[in-house]
Amino acid sequence: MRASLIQIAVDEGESVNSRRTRVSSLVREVAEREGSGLVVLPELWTTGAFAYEAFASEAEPLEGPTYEAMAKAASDAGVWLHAGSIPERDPDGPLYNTSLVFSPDGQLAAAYRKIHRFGFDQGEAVMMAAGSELATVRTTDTTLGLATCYDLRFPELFRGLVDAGAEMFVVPAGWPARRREHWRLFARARAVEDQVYVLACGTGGTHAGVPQAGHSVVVDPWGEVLAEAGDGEEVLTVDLDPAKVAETREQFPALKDRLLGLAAPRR
Ligand SMILES: NC(=O)CCC(=O)C(=O)O
Repeated sequence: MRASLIQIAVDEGESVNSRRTRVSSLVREVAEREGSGLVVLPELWTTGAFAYEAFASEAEPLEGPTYEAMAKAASDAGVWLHAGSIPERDPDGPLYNTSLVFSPDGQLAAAYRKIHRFGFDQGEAVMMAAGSELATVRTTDTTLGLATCYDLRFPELFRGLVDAGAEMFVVPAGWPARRREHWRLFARARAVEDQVYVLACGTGGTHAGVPQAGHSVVVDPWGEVLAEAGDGEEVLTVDLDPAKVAETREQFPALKDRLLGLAAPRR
């Protein structure tokens, strides 16, 4: 199974429309050139994850222009496409940070509304509503577990995805450069503790004055980094062996030693 992560540079000066057109072509080009079956894009690549004012002004209904463009790119290229996330405006009003996954025939396979919102008392945390449902996608080769950026800090979400059958976590992100080491650490930690592949696709460049971490990374179920990007726009292509998940779990069966239902501490 071959996967390509497209680390998009979200620099100022490029409009949402032109970036959408550029990225649609890029998905087709990369899929064809690299021969990938799965292509992954980052979080909020239309606006940038820190351009807070653009969340409302560029919000789209689920089946809006980005959905249309990405469904078409997936079917033109004949690939599974994790199209990163969009600022979604629900018909009832709230905004969500919603990831979209399309099958090779351009059908929506999953829409995942980010559960943990970043920003504490500002930005996404106050402007967007929280999702409440885990999402997995059964592809031709494996089961993807979906999470978005700040979710990486919450291991219980990923355990939930493992319990739902995930063998490969796909994590689109817009992570800032100043916490790059956290990003690299969490990507490896989630792979090691859950014995899965992690495909973490971030943004490059600078937007809203925030230099992006870049460093998209692919980690195998033993915690080895298979590929890691630099700071700018870049494509990472890796060959993955989904059977390695079961092999790793058999050789080192730590997940079987989980102690569920631990008693509450005595008071
Ligand atoms: N877009 C995000 O979720 C940013 C997360 C982040 O900066 C962090 O966890 O640190």
